[in-house]
Amino acid sequence: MHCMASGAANSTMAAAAVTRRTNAGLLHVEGAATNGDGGGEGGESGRWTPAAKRPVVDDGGKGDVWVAVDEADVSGGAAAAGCEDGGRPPLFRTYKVKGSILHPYRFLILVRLIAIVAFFAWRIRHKNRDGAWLWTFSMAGDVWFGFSWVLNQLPKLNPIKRVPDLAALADQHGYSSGEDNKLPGIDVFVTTVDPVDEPILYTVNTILSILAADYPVDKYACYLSDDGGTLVHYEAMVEVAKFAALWVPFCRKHSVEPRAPENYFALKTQTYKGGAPGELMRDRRRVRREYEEFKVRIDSLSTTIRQRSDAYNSVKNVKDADENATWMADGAHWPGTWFEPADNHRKGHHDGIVQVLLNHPSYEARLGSPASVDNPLDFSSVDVRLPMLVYISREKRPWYNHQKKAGAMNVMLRVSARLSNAPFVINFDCDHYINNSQAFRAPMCFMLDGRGGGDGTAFVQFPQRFDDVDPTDRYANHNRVFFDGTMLSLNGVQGPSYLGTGTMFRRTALYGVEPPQYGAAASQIKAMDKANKFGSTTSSFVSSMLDSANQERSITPLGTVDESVAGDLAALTTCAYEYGSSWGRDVGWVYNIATEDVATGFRMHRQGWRSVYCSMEPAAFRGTAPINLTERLYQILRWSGGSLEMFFSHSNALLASRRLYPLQRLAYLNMSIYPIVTIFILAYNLFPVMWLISEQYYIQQPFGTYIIYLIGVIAMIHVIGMFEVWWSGITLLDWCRNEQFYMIGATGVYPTAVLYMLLKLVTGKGIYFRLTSKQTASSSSDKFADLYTVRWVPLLIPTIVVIAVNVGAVGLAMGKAATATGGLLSQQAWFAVLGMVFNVWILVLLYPFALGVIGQWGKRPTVLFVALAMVVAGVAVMYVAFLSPYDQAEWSAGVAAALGQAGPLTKQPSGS
Ligand SMILES: O=c1ccn([C@@H]2O[C@H](COP(=O)(O)OP(=O)(O)O[C@H]3O[C@H](CO)[C@@H](O)[C@H](O)[C@H]3O)[C@@H](O)[C@H]2O)c(=O)[nH]1
Ligand SMILES: [Mn+2]
Repeated sequence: MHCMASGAANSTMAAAAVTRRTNAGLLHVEGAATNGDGGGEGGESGRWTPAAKRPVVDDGGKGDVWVAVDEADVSGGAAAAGCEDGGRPPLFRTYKVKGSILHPYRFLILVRLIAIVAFFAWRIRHKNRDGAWLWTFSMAGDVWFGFSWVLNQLPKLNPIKRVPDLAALADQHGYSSGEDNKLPGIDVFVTTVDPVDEPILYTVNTILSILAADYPVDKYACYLSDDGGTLVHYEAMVEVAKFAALWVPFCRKHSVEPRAPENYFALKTQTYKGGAPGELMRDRRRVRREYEEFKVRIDSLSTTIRQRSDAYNSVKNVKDADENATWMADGAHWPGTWFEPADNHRKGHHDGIVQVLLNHPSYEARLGSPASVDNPLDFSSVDVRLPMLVYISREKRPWYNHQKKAGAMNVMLRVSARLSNAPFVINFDCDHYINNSQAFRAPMCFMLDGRGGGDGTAFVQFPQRFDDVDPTDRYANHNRVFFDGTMLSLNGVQGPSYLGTGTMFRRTALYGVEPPQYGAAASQIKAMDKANKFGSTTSSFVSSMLDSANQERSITPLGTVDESVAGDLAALTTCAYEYGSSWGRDVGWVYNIATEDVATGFRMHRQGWRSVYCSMEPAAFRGTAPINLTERLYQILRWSGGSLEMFFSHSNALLASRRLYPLQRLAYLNMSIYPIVTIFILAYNLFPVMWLISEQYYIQQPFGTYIIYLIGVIAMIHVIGMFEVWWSGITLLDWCRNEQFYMIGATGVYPTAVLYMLLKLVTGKGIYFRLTSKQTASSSSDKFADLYTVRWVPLLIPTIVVIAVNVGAVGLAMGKAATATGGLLSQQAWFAVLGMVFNVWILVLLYPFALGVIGQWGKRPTVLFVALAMVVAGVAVMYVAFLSPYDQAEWSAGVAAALGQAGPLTKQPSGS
């Protein structure tokens, strides 16, 4: 029991080891101050309400936490008070945490550092004579906890917030489309795999939100990569292109927000902008009707295609080998996968496809037509052009390792280079739609900022925000501690890590080029090409790379897709293209790792690039998150497994050159080894079992002093945590959820990840990670049905065992306290109660997990408490009946009896 006490305590020390996405989160504070909708929590925050007149960008300056940094300091004193380039105002403002919060925060970190050193020194001076192995193990554990705390804490010393200034961008780079618009081009990438696992409605919404974004329509192009190669996706895009002709002008005419139709029509409150609200209501009603019809067409695509194919197949020569072909609307065989898999037309085995669905628009604005009988919407003053839209499905062959998302991204990078070749690239997952139409402009403020260094920025990362998370965010899906705490801290070092979605890149950085201070991009590209790093390059591809180094560049208008273009595209999407090249290592997204995102961002930081964290209000993007316990655990299994893989790869932070900032290196090291701590956490959590075997184990003596030290270092970690809650602006609930989910991960997922990693090291076989399944939106009446669904997998077992052990331990502690010689005030009773406090603490942390595994019962958790009380009482009674007083023979008999009925028990150590 005593041992248990320290176990819990120490794991709490580690619990603050805030690591990649093991954390939770809430609503954005900064924004709350500026646009009247700060209210709601979780899912609803950052949505549009009538109060938000114009997309408001997070104004970090307001509030009582962040203070503006003198811009002259930021630019190394070179610029006169924030102006350079002939008085051009800067495109973003920088804020730091004000001194009255920052200084005590840093001071506490220092004090705790001293405290843990003193603690270790004391432990070494008071080495246990009996149970030395336990002492050694726990010492190793504590040293590891301390070390990971340092890795986690030091990069947080200097949180920085940077706020884009969209007005300044508009002044300098032309706002209105048409005349003198100097905004650069952007290629937008979206990835999807399967129209069922990733409901196609999400993808459709995402694409529509991109097409309707507030960015010069001739300056960006949208690419969808479909790794499933299904005709359903392709035809959905055909439908999208048609519906966009209505949706996009409608969005422009009334400046609606957000521009993803599903989310727009789901809004309860409406924004009244522009002219007559009456006209908006009329138009809206019409568009909504069209949208409902559009959705019906999308939903029935799979049936439509099947029926069409059946019809064709029955007419055509049935003896033909292609008797089960899937047919396109124009009467041709679909080159991708077929409903009835056939050679060269099944999953993982089909040709590459590139289809331009909407070509690059003209440079001249084109106004729509006035209202008429067939078209009741008046678009006569609205530009009705649509941006370019391209469907891609790369070639797939069974003998080739496709590298999942990373492979898909690299193909998109090449295809887009040939078709539009924008100097900037922004990517998101199919379930992340644009929630703020300014989302493409904001990152430009960082990329184009004139103060030396804008061009040293490789990527701009937006936080991930999620819809449809249960209101109490049971499994810490919002991850605010990570997004608003850890990422803002890194923003003050070299920049946030790349998080896979909602990220704008400088194209040359993706090609593996080093930042400008280490040589001109053009000469680097030439040298890399000579070294054959880009693969079997066509010369046009290399020249496109040279072009894309110009950050002022727009996009290449694509004429017709003639034979030479088609030939290039075919070559760029093949598996063979990358053979013998550096794709997946020095070029493009990084391969052979479950978390390609962190590794890819790491390569850039390692080369000396910087990155910027950009949060907007309302949130730039919103996505979906897994609210089912099993799905969520699988997701963090992939993240934690990927982290470990990173450590055992060429992306190990210790191997990076000196261009990686020291604190950034610590942060990456932390990000890649955090799951290891689980070995100690799990051991501590399971220690009570040991008291069955022997009674003499002590972690540390004298026990009283030990407890005081522990309480001290644990309390400090929480006080420091409160400072972080303060400056990051998250809520206490976010913070608590984060602590809880950390413990849940540490008891089941991280040990599994460590095992996987060991297996990989031994067998050389990579880790298989599955796609995170998306909630099936709108299908069920209960929005949060997934929360109450239990999917049993072995991954759940370790945590269940930990819960059982700790519940048993609480019962025992009660039994002990009740039977203590000398009554309730004796030291024996006191220790028992102390131990119990920590067991209870573990149980509180694991509570969301317990709710998860009881499924539907979780809606009325009283059941859980009744069951808990009964088990605890049962164990306590059994202790009193069999184990006390301490007669050894009786004790053994008691253990035998208890083991038969109630699981693990502990025995009061003698002589305490
Ligand atoms: O073979 C594949 C597998 C996945 N994807 C796409 O990759 C994206 C992310 O996959 P998902 O399973 O949804 O992963 P999440 O756990 O939701 O993703 C988070 O974590 C990933 C890294 O582990 C990042 O790549 C993601 O951007 C980030 O949102 C989705 O758009 C998929 O369509 C592909 O294109 N091809
Ligand atoms: Mn996802």
